[in-house]
Order: sequence, then structure tokens, then C-alpha cells
Amino acid sequence: MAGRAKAPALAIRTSTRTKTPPAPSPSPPPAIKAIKAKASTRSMAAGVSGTKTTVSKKPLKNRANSPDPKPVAPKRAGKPLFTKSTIAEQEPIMAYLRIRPRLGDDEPTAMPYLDPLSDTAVRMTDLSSDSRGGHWRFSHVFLPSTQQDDFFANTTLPLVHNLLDGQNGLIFAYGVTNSGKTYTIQGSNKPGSGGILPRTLDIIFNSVEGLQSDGRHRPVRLYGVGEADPSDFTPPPADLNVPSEPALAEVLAEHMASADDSDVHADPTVIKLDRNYEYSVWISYVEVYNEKVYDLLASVNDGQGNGVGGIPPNTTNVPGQGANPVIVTRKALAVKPCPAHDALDDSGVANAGRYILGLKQFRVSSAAQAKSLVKLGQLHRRVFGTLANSQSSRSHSIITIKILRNHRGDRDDPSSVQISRLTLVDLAGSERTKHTQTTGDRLKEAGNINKSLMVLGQCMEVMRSNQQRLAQSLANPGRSDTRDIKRVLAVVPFRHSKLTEILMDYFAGDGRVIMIVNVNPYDTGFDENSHVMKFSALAREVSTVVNNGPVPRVHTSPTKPSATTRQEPSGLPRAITRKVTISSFGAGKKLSEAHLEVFEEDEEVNDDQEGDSDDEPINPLVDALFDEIEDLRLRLYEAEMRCAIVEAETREEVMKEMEERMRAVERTYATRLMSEVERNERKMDAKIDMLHQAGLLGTAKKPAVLSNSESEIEDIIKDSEPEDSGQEYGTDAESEMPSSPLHRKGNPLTSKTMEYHNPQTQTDASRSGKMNDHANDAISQSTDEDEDAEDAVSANDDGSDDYIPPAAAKSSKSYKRETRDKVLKKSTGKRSTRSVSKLEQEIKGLSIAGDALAGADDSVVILPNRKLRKAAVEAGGPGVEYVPGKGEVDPVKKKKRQLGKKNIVTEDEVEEVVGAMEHRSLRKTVRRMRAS
Ligand SMILES: Nc1ncnc2c1ncn2[C@@H]1O[C@H](COP(=O)(O)OP(=O)(O)OP(=O)(O)O)[C@@H](O)[C@H]1O
Repeated sequence: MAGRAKAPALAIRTSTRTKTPPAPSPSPPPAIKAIKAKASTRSMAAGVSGTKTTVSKKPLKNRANSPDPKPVAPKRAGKPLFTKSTIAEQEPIMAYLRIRPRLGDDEPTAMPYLDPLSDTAVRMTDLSSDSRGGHWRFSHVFLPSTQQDDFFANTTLPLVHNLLDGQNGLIFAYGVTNSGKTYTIQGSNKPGSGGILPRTLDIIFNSVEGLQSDGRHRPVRLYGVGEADPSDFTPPPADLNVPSEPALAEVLAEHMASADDSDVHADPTVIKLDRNYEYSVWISYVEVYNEKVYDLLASVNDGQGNGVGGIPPNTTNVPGQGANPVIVTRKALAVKPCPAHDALDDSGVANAGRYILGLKQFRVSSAAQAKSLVKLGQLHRRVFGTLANSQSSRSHSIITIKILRNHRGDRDDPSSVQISRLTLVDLAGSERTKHTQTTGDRLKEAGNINKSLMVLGQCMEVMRSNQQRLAQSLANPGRSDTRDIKRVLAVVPFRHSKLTEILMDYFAGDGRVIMIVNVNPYDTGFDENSHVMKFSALAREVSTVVNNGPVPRVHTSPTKPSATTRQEPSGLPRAITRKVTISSFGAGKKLSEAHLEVFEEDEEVNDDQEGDSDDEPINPLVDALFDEIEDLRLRLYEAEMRCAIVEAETREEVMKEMEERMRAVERTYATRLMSEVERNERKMDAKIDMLHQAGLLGTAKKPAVLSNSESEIEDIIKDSEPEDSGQEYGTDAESEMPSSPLHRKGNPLTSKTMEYHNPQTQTDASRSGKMNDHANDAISQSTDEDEDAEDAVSANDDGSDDYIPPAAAKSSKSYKRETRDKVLKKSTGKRSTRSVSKLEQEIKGLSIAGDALAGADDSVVILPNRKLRKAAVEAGGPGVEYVPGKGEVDPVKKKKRQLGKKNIVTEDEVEEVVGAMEHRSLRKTVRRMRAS
């Protein structure tokens, strides 16, 4: 008897309830023992983590890639809570990532935001922000190129083995809309693209071929077994010709057309089974929509148009005619706790596990029949989905395959029947309300989807923390009492959504759980997918209880009302009515339309069915708090989005302000640079004036003296000729620089000199020599200042086009000094050591004061700028003559214009101009002297 195999699991229950392991019962009835074992397992499932005592069967060959190690409770010396013989084990939820391929150019982005790093890790990058992203680990990562058969073999096939072996399994696909959940579960009609559901059905029927029972037992609720009812046998739905369908089939022509070719690609895999057993296969199909549970197979045997549920016959309406809408009625089903006599623990209280009251379960005898049923359910789902939202599945669909197995020798003993289940869940898209841009009914629908997924996440969160706490408690020898342990455990909020209520037995009871995470990496929903990743990370840290052997179920009295034969209670149901027109344009078909009225009845509130007495009262406060949490969560999300928008705007503003400031700084530097250049020019003018005053350029000597020193002046000119500069410039890079425009145009000062004779100045050579000495000192001073200024400008103007390389500048300076020295040496032959103050006095004496102008005769003085020259002309002193030359301009203004063109006049250029000016001036003077 298979139930005997469960005996060791009794130790789990007993040990969790008592301080000391009980003495093993000598010979408990196998079935009861097994049931107790299951009950005890369930009682611990939500709280135990890491209590594995034996190595479990690995559903995937690369099990080494399984999640991060979870806390493991150390074995306690003396009082082991779990014996080595325990066959119920803890296994973490497996999380498989499946990355959807890019289907076409109409994807929102061509750049995927998800990179697979290895078989188990991916990196997510937010394309809109560098700062966000992260690494995520999975039990296994399936790349976009993964084919359906590979995916099935590596994820679902082990659970199909388990199912036929008497163990439970749950597979749920989680992901945002359009990520490939339905494709993964159902597949498509292309060759070889069947999903995990049709493949599972193929393999089950391949394997039970010739081992099917005569069907005298039927499953009741979750664990109960009852006498079979004639209505359990599905009429062959090969042509899907249920009465109501023509109207809808025409509307959904494409869908129906694709219903026939599914068997072509059947999976040929066969699992070898114990031929001493008989099997029967049962299918149920529900959807959870707007927090209500609807049976998607309800119309199959009740299509008499009596309003029992499903899609009633279309007696009065012609498809495509909108005058009389098709009335589509369906009734929500209640979810109830399993009664005590289905599964008892030693206290007589029903354990975890809730069933759907009134759910139809149909026995199927072939894969084709099973697939037809599934397709019918899908059609119903599609109809209601179309009515609700034509774009995507907004409901969670739950298909459960049950296998009843009994030994051939115990055909008549219902207590020997083993029931195992495999549930496949196609969850609704997990996107947030904001992105669906929904309002009204759609908002409520999205809220309910979010609510059920949120509750699922919360359940996992609580289970994880319970398991961690339990592991910590077990690690503490002083707190080994089960009551102590239970005290620290939180209640898992399964009952706060219909989805978790239906699935809770897999988490709190027993069964392997697999989560398929579907991701479309070309979708823009980075936030939503991050959320999905977080959810999967959480799931991987939760463990469920896995029984390594089948669990026999208790017989349910056939006198008790069967879920499938129940009559609808009297009384007016609360109903929601929606009127919708749906239309379809199939290829080569004309437009067809149908007007449907959906009549959704609420589940019965006051139900006196069995199991009600075991139901815990729902705490309205808890429910209200839950709604509050949901509301707060949505508000938090909106607030986060607002914050993100404000942050983005603020960043933009700050950037603009920074740019503005940078521009202002740039302008300031440009202005300073210009004023610096002007200052230098003024200094240069002053230098030139001083040179003139010192008689180096325009001589201050009397003609007689000048004639005597003519050869000397000629020498000066000669020495000032470019043979000097040639030595330094010729080899210098600077010599290749374009010459100054001032140079090309000629020096305005040289061509437009104003001459007058100052009788008080430069009357003898010694005085002239002294003056030269003073001028030399002043020039030295000025040159030093210039160099400083030059350095400052260079520092401010780094990198500009007009920057003079230091080497060139240096060479230019040395040239300037050498030239100056030569000129001075030639003209004076010695350097003066007079003080600066004295020089200033003498310069004052050389100024263009009125008395100086009045007394001017044969001396030549070049006035520093045009203004002074004009003033001198206006003063009209004797001998004063101002001859404006062609194209004469104010040097400062001219240079400003050049600066405006970014053609800054460098000091070297000025120096060149000065040199040229000196030559011309000297020549002119010599000519004049010769002429006189
Ligand atoms: N692995 C895949 N290979 C090829 N096509 C795929 C794959 N996964 C998904 N698709 C295609 O992507 C589209 C969207 O997939 P699917 O309908 O399964 O998404 P979904 O997540 O179920 O969306 P919803 O939540 O709206 O139901 C479909 O056309 C499907 O055929």
C-alpha cells in the first residue's frame, strides 16, 4: 500500500507539536497515518525553512544553480525535530527566467535592457538612466533562442514525473503584459511551438496508455474522493459544438480556426509507470477576474439555457445582428476551506487548503479531449476577456490536472486512491496602473490584479520571514518548544486574495513550486520588470514542503452533496451587467459583430455548504487594513512617479543655470583679456613715447650734432635690421607665425608723426645719453611689468587660439631685450644708473605741456596718441604740424576691432611694429637732416 510510504513523515507532525518525539505507533492504519503525515506537513510548511534532512529529487539537471543558500536549522542534539527518515522535505521555489525574443521592428526599443551574464544571472540596465540597474539571479536563465521543447524538458517535465508519481506541483508564469506568459503555458499553433500545458497533456496520456481506470472514483474538493457521477464524463467535445458557440465562434473566427491543428504536434515522450496501478485524469479550468473566481468549463454540460452559468444557447439572436444581444451569464464561485473529514490533523481541525465550491472537474480519456476542453475554456476566457479588455489577459487563469491513482487490487477501496495535482497558472500582466492608463472599471480591474499579485508577494514575504525566524528559533536550544516557535511566526495572508486562497495549499501544504518569470527585454517597462525581478528574488528564498511519495486521500461519503451536482441556491444574485459589442475581421472573411451582455453573478455569501463551519471568520478590520495598504501602495507609487518627474525637471533647470554661469564666466574672462591687451598696448605706446623722448627713435639731437653722428645712426639702423631677428626668429617656430596686420599696413605713428622742436631738450650728447639711461631703466621696469602681465594673460587664456607658446614668447622677449640693448649701446655706449624719480622729472620736462609746445623748435617728439596730437595741433604751437596719414586710425580702436575677430595683437607683434617704426623714423630723420 502506497500509504505506508508516508509513515516517516509522521515524525514531522509529532515532533513539531510535542517537545519529545513520541513513541512510534505500532501499526497505524496506513491511510490515516499518511493523511496525518500530510496534515502535519502542511501545518509546518508556511513556517519551516531549511529543515531538509534528505536530499530531494532535483527537478532540473542543473540544480547546482539553485538559489542562494537559505537558513538551515541545525540539528538539535537529543531532540531532533526532524528525523533522518523524514521523507517530506523543504525545497526552495525554483525561479526560471525566460527572455522573450524580439519579434519585429515594432518593439518600443531595439536595445534590450537585459543582458544574460551566465546560465543563472542577468544584468538589467535602465536605458533612460545610468544610475539604475542591477544583477539578478535565477535558478536558470532561458535565452530568447530557447525552444518550447527545451524549455518544457528543463522545467516542467520533472513535475509531470512527480504528478504521475503521486506528488503535487504548481507552475505559475509571472511577468508584464506581452512578455510571453501565455506563449509559455499554451504555446502557439506553429509547428513545435506547443506550450508546457499541451505537452504535459500529451505526456500524461502517452504514459497512462492502457492504464486508465474505469472511473468509479472522482476527486472531491482538494483531497476528497467520492463516487463518480455520470456528469463527470465529458461528452466528446471534438468539434466544440456546444450550443452557444456559433455566435461567438463567428466573432472569434481566428481563434476557432486554430483549434483543430493542435494535435499535429503532439509530444511523443512517454514516462514509464508502475503497471500495477490504474489512472484517471481530471481537468478543471478557472479564472480569477476582479477578485472573483469563474469556472471556464461551466457551460459544457449545462447548456440548456437555464442560466446555470457559462454561455447559454443563442436561441433568438442571429450573429452579427445587433438587435438582440447574446446574454452571457456566469456566476462567481466561492472559495471554501476544506472540511475536516477531507484532511485531518490529530486535533481534528482542517488544515491548510481551500477549494472552489461548485467547480466542475471533468474526466478526460485522451490528450485530444483534454486539449479540446482547454480550448473551450480558453474560448470562454477570451470571450470574457474580450468583453473586459481586448488587448491582454486581465485575469489569472488556473488549469488543474488531477491524477487519481489506485492499485489494481484495491479498485473498490476509495481510501486507497491517491490524488495528485499539477496546477498551471497564467497570471495576469503585472504592470502598474499608471502604465495601463486605465480609468473606471479598468482601474478597478488593474487594482484587483495588483492586489492579488501584491498579496502573493506578501504571502511569500511572510513565509520567508517565518522560515527564517523558525530557523533561528531552532538554532537556539532554549527555544525548541513548538509553541515557542509558533509564537514568533506571523500569519500568512493567503486569504486576502482569491488567487492566494486557491493556491495556498501548495505553499502551506505540499508540492513543488516553480515560478516562470517572463521578460520582454525590448519593452520600455523597466520599472515593472524590476518589480518582477524583485518578486522572483523573493520567491527563491521561500521553501515549500515536498513529499517524496504519494499521499492517499480519504474517502468522502457519496451521500454528501457533490460539488458538481449542486443546484444553484435560490434568491436573487447580485449581478454586474455589461453590454459590449465585439467585432472581428478574419482573413478573407467579412466583418462580423455580436452584441453581448455579460451577466456576472457574485458568489453566494450565505452558503450552508459543507466546510462552512470550518471557515474562519473574516476579520473586517484586516480586510479594511488590506484595502488601505493597497490604496497607500498606489499613492506611494504615484508619489514616487511625481518625485521622479520633479527630480528630472530640477536637474534640467540646474543644468541650464550652470550653462548660463559658465557663459558668464567665459564673458568675464574675455573682457578681462581684452582690457589686459589694451593695457599692454597703452604701456607699449608709453614705451615708444619714452624711446622717442629719449631720442632713440625720433632723434632729439640738433641737426649739427646729428650730422656728426650720422654714421652712428646708420649703424643703429643697420644693427636693428632683421639680421638680428634672423638669428633668433629664423630658427624659431614663431617666425612662421603670420605677421601682424599692423605690420603689413605700416605703422600709423611713423607715417603720421607730429614734429616740433623743444629747445630745452636734448641739446647735448651727454644729456641725451643720460636721458637714454633713464629711459633704459624705465623700459626695464616696464618690461618686467609687461612680462608679469603677459604671464597673467597666458594663465587666463590657456588653450585659446591666440596663445603664444612659452618658448616663442621667451625667444621673442630675448629678441626684444637684445635689440633694445644693442640700440641703447650703439646710441649711448653706457647704461645710466640714475634713479627712477629723476627720470620721471625729466620725462615731465619732456611732456607736451603748453610751455614745451610753445618753445618747440627743431626737436622731434612723437606724441603718444591721437588725442594728444590733435590737442597739440589745436594748441597750434609754432612748428607744430600734424599731417594725418592715409588710413590713420587710433591704434587702440584698431586693435579692438582685431580682437573682435579673435585676432589678438601680441606683444611681439607690437614689438615688431615698434621696430619697424623706429627704422622708418630714424631714416626719415636722417633724410631730413641730410636735406637740411
Ligand atoms: N519565446 C517566444 N518566442 C516567440 N514568440 C513569443 C515568445 N514569447 C512570446 N512570444 C510572442 O509574443 C507575443 C506576446 O506573448 P503572450 O501573449 O504570451 O504575452 P503575455 O505575457 O501572455 O501577455 P498578456 O499578459 O497580455 O497575456 C505573442 O505574439 C507570442 O506569440
